[in-house]
Amino acid sequence: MPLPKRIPRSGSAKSKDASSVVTQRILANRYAVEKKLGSGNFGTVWMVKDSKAKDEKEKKKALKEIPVGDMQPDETLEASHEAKLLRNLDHPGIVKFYDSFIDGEFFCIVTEFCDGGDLGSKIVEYRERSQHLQEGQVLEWLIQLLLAVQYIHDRRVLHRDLKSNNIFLRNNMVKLGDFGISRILMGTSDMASTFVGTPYYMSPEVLKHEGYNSKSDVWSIGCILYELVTLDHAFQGQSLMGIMYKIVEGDLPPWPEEYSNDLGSVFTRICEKDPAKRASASEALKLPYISKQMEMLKNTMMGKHIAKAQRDTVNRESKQLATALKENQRIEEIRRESEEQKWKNLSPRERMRLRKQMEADMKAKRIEVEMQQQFLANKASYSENKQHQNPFETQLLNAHWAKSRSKSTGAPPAKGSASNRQHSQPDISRPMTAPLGGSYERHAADEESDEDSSDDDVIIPHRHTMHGYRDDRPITPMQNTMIYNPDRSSLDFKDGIPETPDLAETYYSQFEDDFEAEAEDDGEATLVAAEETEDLIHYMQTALNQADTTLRSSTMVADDSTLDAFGPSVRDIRIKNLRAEAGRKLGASQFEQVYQYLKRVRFPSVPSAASTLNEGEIMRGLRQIVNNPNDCFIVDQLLFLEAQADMSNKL
Ligand SMILES: Nc1ncnc2c1ncn2[C@@H]1O[C@H](COP(=O)(O)OP(=O)(O)OP(=O)(O)O)[C@@H](O)[C@H]1O
Repeated sequence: MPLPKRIPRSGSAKSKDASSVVTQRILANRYAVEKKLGSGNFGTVWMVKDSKAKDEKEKKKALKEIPVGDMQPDETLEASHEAKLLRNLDHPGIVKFYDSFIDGEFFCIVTEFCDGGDLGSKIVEYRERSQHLQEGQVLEWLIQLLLAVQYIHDRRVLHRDLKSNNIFLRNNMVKLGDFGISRILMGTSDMASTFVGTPYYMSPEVLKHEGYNSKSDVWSIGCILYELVTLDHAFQGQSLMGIMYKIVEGDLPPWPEEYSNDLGSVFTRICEKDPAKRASASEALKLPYISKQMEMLKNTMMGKHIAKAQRDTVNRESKQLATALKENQRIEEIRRESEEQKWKNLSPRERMRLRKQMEADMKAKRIEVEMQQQFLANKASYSENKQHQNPFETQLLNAHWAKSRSKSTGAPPAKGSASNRQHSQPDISRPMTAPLGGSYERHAADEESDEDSSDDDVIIPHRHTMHGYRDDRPITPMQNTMIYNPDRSSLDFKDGIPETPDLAETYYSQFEDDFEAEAEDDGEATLVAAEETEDLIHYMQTALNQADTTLRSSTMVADDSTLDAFGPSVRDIRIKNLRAEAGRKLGASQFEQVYQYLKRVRFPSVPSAASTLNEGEIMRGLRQIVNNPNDCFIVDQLLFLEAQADMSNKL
């Protein structure tokens, strides 16, 4: 959508180059427009720098400008109200909503900037490179999506427009974005959005006009899951109607054999045609395959997170040590300079004695430095080893996690976390210290819990690592099928995230290549990633702890309509209502023209040129009858229901 020319505002920043006076656009006195990210059906999105951001990591933001033309302020009230609701959503899997305001003829929405772009574009990239996504990666994103959807449903919020283009990536975490404000402003319904977009993600109940509910969001997640594994849409057809029929009447598409049947069953559960039988987001998270993978993902993330925190500490300490050494050196130089003066005045015997004494001092200093360096190296190797933990160590990790989290956030350890649980296994939460360069053994006395143990204490697993430490851990059997596919020249982890630590490491390193390189490697990105990882782990832990199997989200959501049996009488009433509504909207004569035109092109009695028109051509045809073809969608729905009624009457 072309952006109208803007008059530079007062306070606009100017380029330093006077020869090319470029005026930077600043909105709401704080958002400096940096670059265009793209345009969609409803407006244009810009990357902006927020001069009033609370901290560095929130400086970059995305600003969407939606033209509202001559709308009166009260007409944008609903959008402002929606914006207020969205501001309260705070979850690592949801694009943070910061601000909304009206600027001239635009309604502006300010959100978190996602450096990885949207998932739809990522899928297109993969398809164009003829690559596929690893099952582990698909699972990781699916779990993140389900957690985010569970979060909004618990807060009685429905997304209503979940599709891969509305899911964004930041630090390789997926985030739900683009909640329905644009559609509210445009006055378009859920159904009408198919006219400006696509019906690929719309659920059967929505297409059958039975009302949108929380399960409709879950259906869309199922369509996104299918898109992730096939890089194509789950339901396809030659025309809009064709796609709609596939969704409502057709079978689920075949599950690709490259991906596990376990994941295929998850797809079947979240893409049940009948919303009453379809799993809710929280039920999907409790499916055995998902919860097992979530537990592993959580542990791996926790291990990595803690290891990173410890590496940071080691780096900080190394820096402090280097500074202290430099300072020592400088003092030493000053001393030497003054000594040299004295030196000249000494007798040869006195000089000899002093030289010996200085050599002894230097040797002692060297040993001291080496010891400190050895200590830091041990700590670093401990951090590395922590990523290669066995299930027994998970308990320790949980305890360490809960402790470090409550320390850093002041929050109590998550309910059910290791530190809150009664230990049924031997407690390994007591860290062991080891003599420098010595071997590391666990003693009987160490089996007792010690809450006061210092974070600086070190445990070294019993395995011969690259640093030469002994490691007696049993090697766990390989539980993941690993397939090497020469065409793809990469490892396939068919069953998701491998359980064996070494494989898990290999598995993760693949994504590091793929995605971490894309993430900005600055302090800001790292900081955000660390905070979000913490939050995500917390949500995963909470989901895993939720023992209740009661239906929660699906019955709590505000506009969950009770799903009525879609019997003939209900359908007839709906048809009657739609007819009346369309007549009111279009006027009797235009309604008749549109109805006849759409009937001819959608359901030709004999194949004709009209039956091969694509959606763009149909839109052009409608424009010759009405000003706004969007108004005709209701007629499309009417025809769709009438055709359904016709079919069931013939049965
Ligand atoms: N928060 C964001 N961070 C980074 N990029 C974004 C953000 N929001 C949108 N974009 C990018 O801006 C472009 C336009 O997005 P927009 O949401 O307006 O359109 P769309 O999703 O393509 O279509 P639609 O209008 O149907 O939602 C897309 O390329 C999208 O990836």
